[in-house]
Amino acid sequence: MNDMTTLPVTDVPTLEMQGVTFIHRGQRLLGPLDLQLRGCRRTLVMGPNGAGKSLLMRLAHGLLKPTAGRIHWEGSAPRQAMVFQRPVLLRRSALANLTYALAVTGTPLAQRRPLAREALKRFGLAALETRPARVLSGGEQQRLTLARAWLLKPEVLFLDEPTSALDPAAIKAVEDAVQEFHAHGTRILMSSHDLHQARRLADEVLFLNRGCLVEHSDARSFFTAPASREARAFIQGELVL
Ligand SMILES: Nc1ncnc2c1ncn2[C@@H]1O[C@H](COP(=O)(O)OP(=O)(O)OP(=O)(O)O)[C@@H](O)[C@H]1O
Repeated sequence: MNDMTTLPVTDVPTLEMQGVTFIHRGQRLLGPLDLQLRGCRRTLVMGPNGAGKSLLMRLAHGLLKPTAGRIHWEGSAPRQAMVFQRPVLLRRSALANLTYALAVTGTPLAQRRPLAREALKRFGLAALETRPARVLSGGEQQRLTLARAWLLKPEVLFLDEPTSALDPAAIKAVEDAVQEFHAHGTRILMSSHDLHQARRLADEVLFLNRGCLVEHSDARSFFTAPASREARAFIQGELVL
């Protein structure tokens, strides 16, 4: 991938959560949770099904409001983008999905196509620009959502299990893209079930179980000496119930 000088390397604001709780119909699904995420790191959110990984990401990104507690970015809220497990794309061409995103962010008309084409090229989609986005393969669609996120120049990128429906080659393309974002100064917060993926990508790990934050550790210590029984079991491939 070629270099893109328009993405600035920034000091990403710290995200702070205090007593964050999410209750639905009387059932506590997450929290209370205290957390500080500092610096331009790659944080992997791990834990079994239903642990609250997606909830945590959606709360942090502002898609959901906590029932109680406070979510706060130090300084001003950063530019953010989110990539979901199932790509959310418009019923139009790959190129038009990107030019539309640029229009929404107020990019002048004359710049939209060149920028969109550059992003398609960066993510290996140049040959597919006229193809309807919704007929692209799962891996191609996910790369298109990453290309769209790239155009937003996010300071923070949320990825909610972005590779769980993909084959190994497509997973590699997404992981390469994550590294590319990070190399350009974007903070990464990504959920995953995949321990191998977390070992490849993570600087630090948040481990959730049953809506509680059980561990927040550097990746090295999480994988070599997990502090909690639940994380030990998860790493050893046991069923965490
Ligand atoms: N917006 C919502 N409103 C109500 N309940 C929700 C909402 N989002 C998630 N839940 C519930 O909260 C619990 C945690 O869900 P979440 O999707 O965060 O888990 P997860 O750790 O991401 O699981 P998975 O690995 O299966 O994706 C689940 O019981 C889910 O049904």
